[in-house]
Amino acid sequence: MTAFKSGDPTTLNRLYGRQSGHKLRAGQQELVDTLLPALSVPEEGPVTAADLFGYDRPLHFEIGFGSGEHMAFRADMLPDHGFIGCEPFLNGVVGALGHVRDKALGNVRIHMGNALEVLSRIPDGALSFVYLLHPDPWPKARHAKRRMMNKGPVEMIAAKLKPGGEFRFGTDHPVYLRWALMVMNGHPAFDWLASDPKDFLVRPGGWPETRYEAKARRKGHEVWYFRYRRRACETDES
Ligand SMILES: C[S@@+](CC[C@H](N)C(=O)[O-])C[C@H]1O[C@@H](n2cnc3c(N)ncnc32)[C@H](O)[C@@H]1O
Repeated sequence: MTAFKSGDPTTLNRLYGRQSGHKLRAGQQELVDTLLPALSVPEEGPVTAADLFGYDRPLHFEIGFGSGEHMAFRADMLPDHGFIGCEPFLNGVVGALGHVRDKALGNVRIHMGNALEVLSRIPDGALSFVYLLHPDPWPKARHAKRRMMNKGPVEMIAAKLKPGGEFRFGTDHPVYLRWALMVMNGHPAFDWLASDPKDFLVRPGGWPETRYEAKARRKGHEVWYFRYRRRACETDES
């Protein structure tokens, strides 16, 4: 199934690509029927750490978690933090639910759908980390407006991160790499945490390989890793 909503680069209402794949097995369907409702982000209203997890705590947000291996790894590593993961692809959500069950994670909440819908309901300055790992590349120029890394989403990510918070982005796609550099270089809200090439050629610690990244490596692709720190003040050039 393909969902398409038209839009320009500032549009936040973007959801492209498939939302379901192969038919679920009985055990997978049971995860969707029982665990997903228990972990789902409420459909309406502000989204806060206190509401989701019972008390305030550092909040992490992953856009398009695929099968959820990165989110599960981070959530397992940081049990006192809260993780919100968004992914419209049902079979990916099932993968994440499996990780949550297997690792007995109590600090993960899931939205099966457009990440930007939930992100917009998080109070400004509330997030410690935002992850965008291997977003769909949409390499054709005429599809550039579909890329997640565009003015609208990036401005929203900047608004939702707290000063000193981190935006992590990874890609193996040369077109997306150039595009991302264009969007992010000189962005007034972010400092690129890189001092030499190995900073973006070598996967940083605490950043596990995602399924998509493993596939890219098998194909012999280079992978690039980016860490951006949210500035205290957008106009602060220092
Ligand atoms: C290439 S996959 C990468 C998945 C995963 N991050 C990884 O590295 O393995 C991109 C993912 O982004 C998801 N996606 C696309 N648009 C999205 C949106 N608006 N909100 C949340 N996820 C989205 C897709 O469903 C897909 O699973």
